[in-house]
Amino acid sequence: MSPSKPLVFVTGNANKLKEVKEILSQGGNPIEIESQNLDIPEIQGTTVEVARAKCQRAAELVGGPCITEDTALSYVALKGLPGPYIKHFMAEIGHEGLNNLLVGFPTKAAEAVCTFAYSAGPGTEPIIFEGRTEGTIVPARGPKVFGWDAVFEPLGFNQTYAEMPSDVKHKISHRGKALEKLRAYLQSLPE
Ligand SMILES: O=P(O)(O)OP(=O)(O)OP(=O)(O)OC[C@H]1O[C@@H](n2cnc3c(O)ncnc32)[C@H](O)[C@@H]1O
Ligand SMILES: [Mg+2]
Repeated sequence: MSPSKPLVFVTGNANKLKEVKEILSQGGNPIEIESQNLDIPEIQGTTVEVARAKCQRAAELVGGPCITEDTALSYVALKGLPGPYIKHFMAEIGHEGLNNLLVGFPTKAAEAVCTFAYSAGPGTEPIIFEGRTEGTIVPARGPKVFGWDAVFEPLGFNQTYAEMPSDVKHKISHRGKALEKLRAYLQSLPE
């Protein structure tokens, strides 16, 4: 991929965009991102099905190569739900509701799943890059700035995503792991 041409990231989420720019600008080979805020309908299905359909539509609208990203929060006790539907759960029931869903269940374990999709252009099959981070759903701690960050405590840490400095979150996050794979792929493309 030519370093002179920024990669188009189609998203309506300013916090995602900020993190993606931070992560991809780090390291030896920074990748420049240009964003387009397009409202793309999301289908129902697995995280990969949702990501693939969204990226295909985004590439048609952009008329060229682009990336999209879908984030899911999957509860072990609920066999993977809310999963890709977390945005609607978050909007309707908030941080407290995300905890209350698990009342009566012995495990509060959850997995944050980030699915990036890259399309080389309209009509091409998107390529998927996935990152997963295991954690626990806890009563909200830290600033309530980004989605469900305040209720997700990654495994092996005593801070929630919201309490961590952003560089620590990026090193272990679902998004950081998925972007590591996307970065390696982009760097393998011929210029
Ligand atoms: O336009 P797109 O990119 O789809 O942006 P979106 O906000 O609709 O995002 P999703 O469909 O992927 O829904 C994911 C939900 O999870 C939230 N979210 C995503 N990444 C997160 C993170 O790292 N920490 C906390 N919340 C996150 C986000 O705010 C949404 O409510
Ligand atoms: Mg969305």
